[in-house]
Amino acid sequence: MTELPGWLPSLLRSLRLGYRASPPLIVVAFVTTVAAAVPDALLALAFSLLATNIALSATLLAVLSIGSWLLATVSARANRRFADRAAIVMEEHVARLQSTVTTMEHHERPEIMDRISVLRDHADALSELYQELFAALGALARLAITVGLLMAANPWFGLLGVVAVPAVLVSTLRANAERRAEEAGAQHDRLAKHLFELGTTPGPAKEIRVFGVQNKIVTLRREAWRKRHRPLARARWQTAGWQAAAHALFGLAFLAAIASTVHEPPTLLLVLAAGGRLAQYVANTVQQTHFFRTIWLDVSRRLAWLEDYAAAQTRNADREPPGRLEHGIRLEHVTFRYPGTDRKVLDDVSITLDAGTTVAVVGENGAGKSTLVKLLCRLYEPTGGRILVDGVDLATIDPARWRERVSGAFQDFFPFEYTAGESIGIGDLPRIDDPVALRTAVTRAGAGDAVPDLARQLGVTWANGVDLSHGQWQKVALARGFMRPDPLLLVLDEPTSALDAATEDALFERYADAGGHGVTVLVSHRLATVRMADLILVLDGSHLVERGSHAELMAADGRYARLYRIQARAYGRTGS
Ligand SMILES: Nc1ncnc2c1ncn2[C@@H]1O[C@H](COP(=O)(O)OP(=O)(O)OP(=O)(O)O)[C@@H](O)[C@H]1O
Repeated sequence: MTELPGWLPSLLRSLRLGYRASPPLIVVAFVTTVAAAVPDALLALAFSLLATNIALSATLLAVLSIGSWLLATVSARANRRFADRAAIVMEEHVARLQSTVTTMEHHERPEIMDRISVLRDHADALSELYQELFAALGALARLAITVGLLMAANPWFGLLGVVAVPAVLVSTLRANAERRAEEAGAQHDRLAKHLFELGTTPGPAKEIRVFGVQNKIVTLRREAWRKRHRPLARARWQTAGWQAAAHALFGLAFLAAIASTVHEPPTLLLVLAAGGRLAQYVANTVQQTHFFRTIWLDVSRRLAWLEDYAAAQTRNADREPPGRLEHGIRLEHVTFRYPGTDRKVLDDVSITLDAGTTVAVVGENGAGKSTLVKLLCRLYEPTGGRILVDGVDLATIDPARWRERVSGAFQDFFPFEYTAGESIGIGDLPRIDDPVALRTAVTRAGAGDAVPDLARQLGVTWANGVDLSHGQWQKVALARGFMRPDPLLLVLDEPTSALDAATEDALFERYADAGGHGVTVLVSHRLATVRMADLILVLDGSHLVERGSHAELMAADGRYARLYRIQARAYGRTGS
């Protein structure tokens, strides 16, 4: 996996993003936050004048206090308003980036998930990045002005600034150590959150109760939290130890400076006021830069990495998909291994799927059927060979445009708990409100009994929501898959596994009669259903072992024919 981009370019990119959210507000927030440091730091000078000119000192103290208060008030409001606007932009940006990553790799590779999970956890607060940066700059400005005042009184007092350096260094170096500890524990963090969801959401509730694993889940979750927090806590304690030592060093130097000025009241006042504030400013600067570096700079680098990662996947992929499939989709020596694994799930598969045909893919569990479907949808790239759409390499076609021309229903469909019409209509967003399109899709999917009323809210957790059976949810998913008119590729990956055999038969007969110009890929374990397909592909242990129509495969009397006869006997059909 690539390294995170450098901190400076990442920060500049984040700043550009924030600037686009609201140019005037970010400028006002920046200027007022840094400017507020000036009158605040100069208060020490006004204070030291007490020894020589009380009237001037009092006037300056009043003017600087009011100026400091005014700027701080404007800065707080500007930062708040800006953060509110930036929050929307940032959250949208992170969500869009994640969903536009064209492949599924980032949902399945642990090291990428860990990198993204830290970013996602802080995405809602990413807008704070700017005010933290401005506050850190303000703290630095206070520190610089105060050191300047002290050196003007006696250049040796500049050493007070030097002995403050270890504290800043500790904060910088320890920030990296804490970040590493956080990333190392990210997978335990994900596991703990997953277990929490497992124990508190309705989906798994039934099995958890039946198998009596509640206590086991609680124990596992506690263990995951412990594994996540122990190294982080250790790193934080070490940071605290180093910081205490660095601050003690500064305290000793400050005491020495006071002792050396006891006989010069104006200088003593300056050292007391400026030096005392220096300690506070060093602590603020350390805290601000530490916080900024541990969280915000790191999040900013992750964001830049995610932007690059998403962009890299669409580089050189800007061709349009064909308006209509003329020839078909050809797989040429397609080989595939899942990211991070060595095993070939598909090995040297070559086949042409003709335009306007239905292709069934059969094979035992784990043979690679769904993987083939995922490659056709471009959820993964083949690790060897290529897929050609009317002769054009799919890898060069804009993935978003390709997906607009793909439709489908999957065995692991998601029950979108919207109204029935919306849950189906998201299959073709431009026509989500088109009653004719919705009704046509419902009819094609045979889902009329599942959704008699398109305005009906689905999901019992919503007001007036109805729950559907698993099979009914699957019909909704199927109707969603039938929303797009004439897709170039329609994938039906065991879309009827929860339906009875008669319903499935009727569905596919109706579907085959409708025709179309694209390719339909159907994955099913029921061979009686797939026999109507124009072409049947038999996968076995990552290889394409048989291909042909039902009649041809039966005549060949190979694996397909054997399986077909076994199923036919079980269902009481006669093989032919
Ligand atoms: N995300 C993944 N990462 C690693 N390996 C995977 C992943 N998804 C699937 N596999 C492996 O790839 C192989 C093929 O899986 P695939 O889902 O394509 O099989 P299938 O033929 O559709 O099986 P089934 O009939 O059970 O749905 C299996 O051995 C599976 O363990």
